[in-house]
Amino acid sequence: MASVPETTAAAGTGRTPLDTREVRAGQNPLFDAGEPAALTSLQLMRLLDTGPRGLTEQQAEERLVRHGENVVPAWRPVSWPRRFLGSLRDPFTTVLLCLGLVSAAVASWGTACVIMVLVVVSCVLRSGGEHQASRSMAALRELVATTASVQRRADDESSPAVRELPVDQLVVGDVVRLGAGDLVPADVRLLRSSGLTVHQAALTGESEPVPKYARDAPADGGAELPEPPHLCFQGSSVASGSGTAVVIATGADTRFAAAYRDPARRHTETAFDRSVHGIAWTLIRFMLVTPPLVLMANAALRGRGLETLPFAIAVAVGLTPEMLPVIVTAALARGASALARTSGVIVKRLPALHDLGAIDVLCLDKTGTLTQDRPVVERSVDARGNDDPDVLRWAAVNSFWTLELAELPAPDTLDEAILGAAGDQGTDPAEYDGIAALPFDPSRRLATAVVRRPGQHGTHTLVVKGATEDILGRCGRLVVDGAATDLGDEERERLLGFAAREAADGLRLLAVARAERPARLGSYGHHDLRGLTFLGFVALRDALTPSAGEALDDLARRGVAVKILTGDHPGTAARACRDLGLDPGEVLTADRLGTLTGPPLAEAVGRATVVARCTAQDKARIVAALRESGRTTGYLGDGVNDLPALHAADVGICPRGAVTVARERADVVLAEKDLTAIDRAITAGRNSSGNIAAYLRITLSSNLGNVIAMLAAGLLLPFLPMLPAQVLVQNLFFDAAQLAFAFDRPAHAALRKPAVLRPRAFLRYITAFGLLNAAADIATFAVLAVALHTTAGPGDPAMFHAGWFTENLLTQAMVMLLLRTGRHAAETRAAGPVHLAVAALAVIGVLLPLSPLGPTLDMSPPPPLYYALLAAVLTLYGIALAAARKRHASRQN
Ligand SMILES: Nc1ncnc2c1ncn2[C@@H]1O[C@H](COP(=O)(O)OP(=O)(O)OP(=O)(O)O)[C@@H](O)[C@H]1O
Ligand SMILES: [Mg+2]
Repeated sequence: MASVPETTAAAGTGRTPLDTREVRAGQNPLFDAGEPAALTSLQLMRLLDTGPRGLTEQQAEERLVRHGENVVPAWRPVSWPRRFLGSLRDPFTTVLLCLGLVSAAVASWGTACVIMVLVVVSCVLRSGGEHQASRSMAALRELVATTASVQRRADDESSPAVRELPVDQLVVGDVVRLGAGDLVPADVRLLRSSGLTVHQAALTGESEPVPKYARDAPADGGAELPEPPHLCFQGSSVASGSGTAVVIATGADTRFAAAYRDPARRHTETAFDRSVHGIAWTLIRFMLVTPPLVLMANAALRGRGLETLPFAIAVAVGLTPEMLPVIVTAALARGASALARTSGVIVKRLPALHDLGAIDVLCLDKTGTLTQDRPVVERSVDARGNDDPDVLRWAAVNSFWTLELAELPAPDTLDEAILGAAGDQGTDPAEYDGIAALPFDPSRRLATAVVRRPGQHGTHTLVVKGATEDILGRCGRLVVDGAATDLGDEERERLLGFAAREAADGLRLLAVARAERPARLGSYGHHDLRGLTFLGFVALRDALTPSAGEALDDLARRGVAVKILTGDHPGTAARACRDLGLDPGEVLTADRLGTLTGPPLAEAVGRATVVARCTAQDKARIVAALRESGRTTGYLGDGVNDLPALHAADVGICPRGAVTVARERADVVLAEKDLTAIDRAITAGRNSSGNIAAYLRITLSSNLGNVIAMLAAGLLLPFLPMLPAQVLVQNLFFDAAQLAFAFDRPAHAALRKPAVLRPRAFLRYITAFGLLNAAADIATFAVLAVALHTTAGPGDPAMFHAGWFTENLLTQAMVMLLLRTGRHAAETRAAGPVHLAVAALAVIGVLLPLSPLGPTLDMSPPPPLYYALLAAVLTLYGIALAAARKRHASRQN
């Protein structure tokens, strides 16, 4: 079947992935000492011969040599011989092998040999192609490889330094820093953390992020919890906050490796599987019923016995598109490398290129896609809408300390803009003492800093900034003209209205609030954020990306619907769309969609262009619903809050600058967050899929026609219409010629719409053209009878076979030329690979029976009259083909 290197079976072992005991087999000292979760961090670090300052470079190097790289075994590259053996497991090959064995069993050695040649040739071509493709894919993936922030020392005396290291270089005992958007690079135990939450969907299937925090081995038996809160596992990702942790297991020892033998793909079924595999399986069923059908028909109508078996088998082989895997791999690999070369777009898994071509709805986030992600503070205002530098000052205190107190600060353009503007107005947030921080949490849409004002030792000031609705929901009072008063419902409505107006003007708005609390030693949590006092707004403007408007137009022209799924205010998003010429229509907010899922959700979203105030889970829910409703869905995003959606989409796309996990999880990585590049990637996908589809249509309709004609002729003639070896040889030539489709450039028409193969429409197509082909064959059959009767006397099988061999290859050449997707005369003129293949096929078809090779294949030259009549049949066939294709094309549009 058509599978390409990076497709793998759905993972899943049925066991709970977090069963600790599964990982004990490795050579990790920890697992002989007991549960890592049950030790105190000091005991643990002593056991791992490391310390809070990290390993020295030399220690790390020794460990790397001893324990190997931190690579999940299933992700190691596959060697060429293993690939060859793997390709033998392909269902088409299996069917061919079975047919070969049956032929050998009935001592039909010629047939058996030709089938074996077919199997070997297709497996060599395929595994060679896949090997090459996967090497170039690996090279491309290398360009976007994942790194981890590791703390190491040059030697025992030096102080530790944090540096970025490829994830595969990590060893047990390394001290790593984790920040929002990072991939947890190995199994780790937390030493410190701040507001850390982790997505473990890849491990537990649970979609909400779980809080993780450092703590010492619990006397309360916490180690036995299914999910010890102080352990984070490879395969999960940081949703918010940051932390410092020590690596306790790498590579094959991690829970991820133990739980999933084959974790590369997580989807049950991609668009690629749905179209190409679906069609392949239909064909295999066809092939399996063909031999018994031929045998039965011959036995019933002609009284022939088992001697027709080799012929029946040859007919079934003739139906097999054995070059399908080769063509699929070659077409996709060529497309992917061209895309990387010309547009800097990296397709990390080959089938994703096909899926790109099939995308009919593309979901985007707003920042950096429609806008430039270079916000500038426009103004800061109080609750009355009057300019107030104090609000900006508090926002800056919040930005400064949330970044300063993070273990690994996540860069954030809004915070940078606020700090820049506050610096310009002379604010120095470092005047305050930072006590604690709750970093920005995309699902709560707020960030909190707890500070102590100079001279106020008994008081902690909580400074909170975030989305207007979320902040107002936590405020009980507001400051007006320097004095705090109660915040009533009316005032709340007024502030929401003000925010909506500012948003409609295209501004991004952050609300700022504050609360004073008696100083305390304990930690702060979100439950402390109540009864705040509202201070005002900071309004920022993020300029639009100039090329976005044109790219949106192009996408619309290509039949791709665009949906903006954003965490921002509906007004800001709608304004951005409008300014770029995209009609936002009805603007939804995620809370209005409530708990809808599946078809009702897909329908609601189908009518809208913008869904605002989405959390990460909302984005994923919407993408999943669109997919379930049968739409091939792409998702472009770069933030932590885009991860679940990237995961849920058929094709996850992110820019190279995206957070680490996004880059790791995405199927396609763009050089920049640029809609124009997506447009080019989609075109490349449609190019490749168009070639695969053309191959399938042409091969299958032609093969089906042959089978029908052969069945009919077999029943009418006193001898077999073609010898098994002849069927196989002509099949071999046809297959070889078809390889040209991997290198073809499809017609413009094929690029106008999402490239999906709908199995039903497809089968209708091949039946119609197959019948037409059979009609031509049968006409030839009549013509042969006339020609042979007038010259050589009826019933000379060798001449008949030669005549039909020629006709078959010539009609196949014509089909190749005429059935490439709906191209116009102007497009056909340039000679391409398909033209060369067609010419070669025609020459072989005419000359082979006349050449010295003819007699070896039991063929003798037919009389000249035959060729004259054949020319007439082929002309009629060509006219009929062209007319049928035109009708088909007009019905398609
Ligand atoms: N650093 C921050 N501190 C406080 N609040 C923030 C911060 N960044 C964003 N917000 C708030 O959270 C809301 C959602 O922003 P976020 O960046 O998560 O949305 P998003 O889905 O990534 O948006 P986009 O589609 O524009 O990428 C913003 O409208 C803003 O109110
Ligand atoms: Mg974002």
